[in-house]
Amino acid sequence: MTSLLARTPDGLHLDPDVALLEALTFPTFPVKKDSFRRRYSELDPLLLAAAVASGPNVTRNHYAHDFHPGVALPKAEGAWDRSKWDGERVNHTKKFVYTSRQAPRSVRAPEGKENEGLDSDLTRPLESALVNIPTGKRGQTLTHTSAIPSPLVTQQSSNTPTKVTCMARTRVPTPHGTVFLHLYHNNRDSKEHLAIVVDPAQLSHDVSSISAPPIRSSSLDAVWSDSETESERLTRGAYVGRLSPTSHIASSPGSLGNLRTVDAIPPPLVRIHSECFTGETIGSMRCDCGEQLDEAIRLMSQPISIPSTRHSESPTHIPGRGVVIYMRQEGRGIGLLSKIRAYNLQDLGHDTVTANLMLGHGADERGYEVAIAILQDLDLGSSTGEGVRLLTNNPDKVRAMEKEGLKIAERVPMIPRSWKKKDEGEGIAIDTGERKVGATMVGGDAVHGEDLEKYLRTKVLRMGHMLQLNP
Ligand SMILES: Nc1nc2c(ncn2[C@@H]2O[C@H](COP(=O)(O)OP(=O)(O)OP(=O)(O)O)[C@@H](O)[C@H]2O)c(=O)[nH]1
Repeated sequence: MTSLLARTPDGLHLDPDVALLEALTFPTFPVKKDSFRRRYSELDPLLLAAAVASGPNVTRNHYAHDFHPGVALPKAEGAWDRSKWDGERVNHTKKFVYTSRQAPRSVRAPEGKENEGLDSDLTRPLESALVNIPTGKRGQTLTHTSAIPSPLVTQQSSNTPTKVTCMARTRVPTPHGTVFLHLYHNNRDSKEHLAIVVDPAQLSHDVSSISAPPIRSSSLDAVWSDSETESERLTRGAYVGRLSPTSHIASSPGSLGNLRTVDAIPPPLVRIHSECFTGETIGSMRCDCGEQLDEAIRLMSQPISIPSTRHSESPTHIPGRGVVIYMRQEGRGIGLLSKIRAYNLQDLGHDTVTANLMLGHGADERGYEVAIAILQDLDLGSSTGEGVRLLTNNPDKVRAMEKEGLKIAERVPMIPRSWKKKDEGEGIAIDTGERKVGATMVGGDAVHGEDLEKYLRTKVLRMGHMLQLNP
């Protein structure tokens, strides 16, 4: 690159950035002089330079395009190896052939069908990694490369299988300990649903120390294409252990799958949680959503006690494990705008159910097929597996999940903290509106207030939530 920089057209000493740009777009670079008409050429040198510098996945629009065969397959016949170019031995007859692996836009995004099936160019490169299989089974048929694991699909009543792909995963420290945040795309809607995986045992590099089946995403651990580099895999979170400047081991399909694990570990706790901006972000005391999210992560992070088989020995403890599937279904699926209006109707004296109905919505408009597909991707809740312990009070949720094929080993209730504290005889401020800093949000404490009490009672009395009403 130094020699390229030295070849600036007028010999001036340029700022490194400008010099680099000039070098990369210099007319003699690296083919016959003036063979490119700069920005108006079919093959724009600046674009080519960006592609060379950044790899094939330059931007959303360039994703899956390629300058064949120079970029993605540097060792392919006819590939242009820039590192060996000396400026003299350039084969001027060699042409860069531009190829695209994307389908035409008309195929990728049929007009007006945005929410009927996300088939955008964002997920297009992964389509080849997805194979349709019936609920709960993991197929072996591969469409692209044998290195790609089976897809995660759940069968819909509409016969259209729901497909999900974990696009990225990262470690997030929380007041309850480390979690792994997984971001998913799916073919049902254009929302970015999340899985918050509590499984701190995976931070260990010593695989033998892992005693429970690790909660891993199959679509994340899959190799997405033959040309995917280790650095790309690490960047999207497909690694094992803990990522650091000195430690980076890319995962491979099933790399942690066949561990011998301790028997008698209870099935993982799972919560299907719906987004609530008001409760989770600004600490609204109209609902218990923030508190429930916090409580779910807290419960999952508690060490698990495994009773000893011998009477004389004390129980062993292993790190907690579980998953919150965080669905972007604000306001029980009616959206934030309608929920805000519903709050005003509630202030006018209606309860949360009636307010929804008055706005022309159902009491609850959520669906759970994407959540189930995400659980399948994490290898949880299949009919042949151990099942999950589902954290909920909502009988509709339990029914809907079972209908979608989730195996529920146990329902674990979520008792509002203020009710629990009362039961336990702990004093809390009642009806004063006072609360501790951060209450209702992750890491917060119990909260109590008139609005919340009304909301909780409506859940029990009108939505049938399985909770003992507080007198
Ligand atoms: N429409 C409407 N939605 C609300 C209101 N209060 C909270 N929500 C939404 O209700 C949803 C909370 O649902 P979940 O946390 O899944 O809980 P749930 O269905 O009540 O059942 P559990 O699993 O027992 O907690 C979130 O999407 C909130 O935004 C309200 O007054 N009106």
